[in-house]
Amino acid sequence: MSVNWTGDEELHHFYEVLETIGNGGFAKVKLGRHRLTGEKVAIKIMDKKQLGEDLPRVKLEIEAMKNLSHQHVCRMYQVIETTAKICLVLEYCSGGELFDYIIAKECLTEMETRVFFRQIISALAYVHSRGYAHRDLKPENLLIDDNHNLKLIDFGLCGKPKGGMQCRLNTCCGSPAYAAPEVILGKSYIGSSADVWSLGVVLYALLCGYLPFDDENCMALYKLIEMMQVEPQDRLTVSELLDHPWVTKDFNIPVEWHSKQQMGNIDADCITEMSIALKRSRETTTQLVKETLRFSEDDDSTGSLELISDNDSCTCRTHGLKYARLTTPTEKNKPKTPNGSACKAPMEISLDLAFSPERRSRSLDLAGVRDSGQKKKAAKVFGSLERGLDKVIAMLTPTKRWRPQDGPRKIKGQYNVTRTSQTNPDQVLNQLFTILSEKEVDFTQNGYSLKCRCPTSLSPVGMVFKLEVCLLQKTEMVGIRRKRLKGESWFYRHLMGDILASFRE
Ligand SMILES: Nc1ncnc2c1ncn2[C@@H]1O[C@H](COP(=O)(O)OP(=O)(O)OP(=O)(O)O)[C@@H](O)[C@H]1O
Repeated sequence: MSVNWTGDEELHHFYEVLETIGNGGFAKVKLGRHRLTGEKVAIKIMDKKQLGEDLPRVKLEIEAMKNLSHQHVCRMYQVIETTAKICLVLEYCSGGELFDYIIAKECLTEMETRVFFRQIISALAYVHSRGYAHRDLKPENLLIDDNHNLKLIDFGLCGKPKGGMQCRLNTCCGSPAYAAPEVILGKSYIGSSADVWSLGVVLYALLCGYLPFDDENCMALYKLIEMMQVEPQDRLTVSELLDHPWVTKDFNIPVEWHSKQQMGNIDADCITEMSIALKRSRETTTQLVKETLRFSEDDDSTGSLELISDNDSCTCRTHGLKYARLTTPTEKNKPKTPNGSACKAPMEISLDLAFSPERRSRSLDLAGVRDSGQKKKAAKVFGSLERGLDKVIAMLTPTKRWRPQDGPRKIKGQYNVTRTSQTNPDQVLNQLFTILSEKEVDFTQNGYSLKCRCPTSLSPVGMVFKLEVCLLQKTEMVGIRRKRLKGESWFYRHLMGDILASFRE
């Protein structure tokens, strides 16, 4: 017997939706917990209305992610469509963005860079082997997981040339600082070569801690990076990179780029948990999963696959989704026993979007701002109104300099935490108030946590970040934890440098 849930019910039935962990130009990303297994997931939530003309970008992202399964590519577990929203349930990467990691460490050692770089080229070689060019490779789109491994995210701008990777692409897209010259010049280009250029910029940022083109002295190093040759045909290819002497130094073996996660691989832990939830033997459950996989491989349409059970029956239903990524998120160490109501093992949920051919072929702006002019204008007006309102609220709120009743959180010193030489959290909080006011950064306070917004005069695209005063475990010294929620990464880097400079030990 199947259950006809709405997307909202579906989402909340399977997942506990927790705090926001990231914001992109198109999405809000929330931490989620799979109710059955306890596994943490990232839920990328996009508002259909707000997406407007960018809806095809989401379709592209879903299509790509369902065709990719690799140890260094973020996995997509499920797609849930609600009336107003599209939610992608993704593998959770707890370590944050590689970008924040670089700026926290200022730059990485050659050896650490090599370890990360090998993972990036492994992911990229795999993505190219599946016929996709990523086209938005940058440290903000590389996340760090629990095991300190990188995962590539954000396939919304990827391209899949119809005739294969040697065919040229025309869409001018990506992030200007990382885009290859031929892309910037609006020429047709080979997607994999354009990715190699971006790879060069990423390598540069890893080693130096800042972007090329910022400083004249950097040009010498930049010229030495063989990936950043202006002429695409002079550039190294990803396959040449895999066994390049710099890449293999100290490893003595070329990068292994083949996927260690087979497409449609049936996870044993997953079968165990599903068979408990479905009240079926492992054999029956495996059989059901295999049947559904076979079905979905034959089918080319989008749709979904579900295994549904109530207490009396168990049905295997598919909406024809080709991507049978049969991995219900599993908690590796300690699976939770499902409660009585959690009898439906989630797989893919149907996504039936109508995309007009005109929309499909529309190119995205290179300018990095993907909004239409009208939208930008509206955002500006709303931005200034909102800021004005924030200021009034700030002035009228006497709690601003209150001593919060609950003490600060105790946390481990992580790369996104600046250690101070102080032991009094209230003093640090007050010092932060002063600095933020001096810099005209608006903020709202919640205990020891400040949600900050930059004036549009400083950061036209809007910069939102969190600062939290906390106590560092063991030492009891005060730390300031930072998190970028929205806005341009390199601007954020400079701003954090300014705000936190006076606190550093
Ligand atoms: N799987 C994940 N695990 C943890 N955090 C994530 C995950 N996916 C995304 N995030 C966080 O959310 C942010 C926004 O996600 P993402 O880049 O996918 O959104 P977007 O709207 O497509 O962004 P953009 O404007 O760059 O295109 C990321 O930069 C990251 O900080």
